[in-house]
Amino acid sequence: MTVLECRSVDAGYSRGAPCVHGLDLTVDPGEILALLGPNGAGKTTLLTTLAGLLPRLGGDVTLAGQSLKSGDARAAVRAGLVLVPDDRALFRRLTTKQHLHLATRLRGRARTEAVDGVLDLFPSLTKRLSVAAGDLSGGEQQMLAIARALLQNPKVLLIDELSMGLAPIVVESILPVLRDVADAQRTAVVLVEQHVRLALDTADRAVVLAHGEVVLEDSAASLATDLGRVEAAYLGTARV
Ligand SMILES: Nc1ncnc2c1ncn2[C@@H]1O[C@H](COP(=O)(O)OP(=O)(O)OP(=O)(O)O)[C@@H](O)[C@H]1O
Repeated sequence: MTVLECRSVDAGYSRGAPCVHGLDLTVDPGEILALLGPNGAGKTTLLTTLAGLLPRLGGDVTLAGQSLKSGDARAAVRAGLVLVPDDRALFRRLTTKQHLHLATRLRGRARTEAVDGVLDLFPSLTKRLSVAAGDLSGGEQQMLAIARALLQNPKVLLIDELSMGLAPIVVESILPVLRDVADAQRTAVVLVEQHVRLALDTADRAVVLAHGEVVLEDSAASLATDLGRVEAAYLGTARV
């Protein structure tokens, strides 16, 4: 069963020159897909387009069988597709608690329970509830961005550059949480990550994008035992 399906998706900033071309991609519930590729490959452009923040230049996207309208970010979130962008998009002056409360439409006891649920995933945030997001560490900010996204009950969570600005040890503490969420809640995760080894250790499957096209796709376990294939895909010498 597939939760996210992209068919012949073109994405980019001008209709005449898409930087992602004819992309086909599927993701299953509970699956973590690592979206890898060199700088400029089109990973951010693709995630931003799927999230409806950029109009799609072509192709179809369905989420749990429902067609997603191009360029409609609210509809994407309502349908269950939530993006954690690479800049994390936090409000510097709002506290951790304010971010979490604003992320859910629930009120009263239901809200407290939902917030407690995500704090169980990231217990270190519990001590930082009254701290402004701008004063959190980079790792705490990333945890907050993910916690906020999870409060929107995504069917598909898109995470761009999880490790941006973070020490590998911090990334290593966040990745198992994503694995748990995928396994326990059947949330699908599309993970853009520069640390190929860390991504492959967590993901079920990986896709390498280069020049806006899929140049390699395989199980993460198989690619982890042959990193030369991933390297060749980055260098543009691989065949799918
Ligand atoms: N706002 C923009 N306007 C025009 N072109 C852009 C814009 N943002 C990115 N691009 C171009 O789109 C192409 C794909 O960039 P994108 O950021 O999606 O790649 P990426 O795989 O996410 O790379 P990185 O890992 O460096 O972020 C690149 O050629 C880039 O220069």
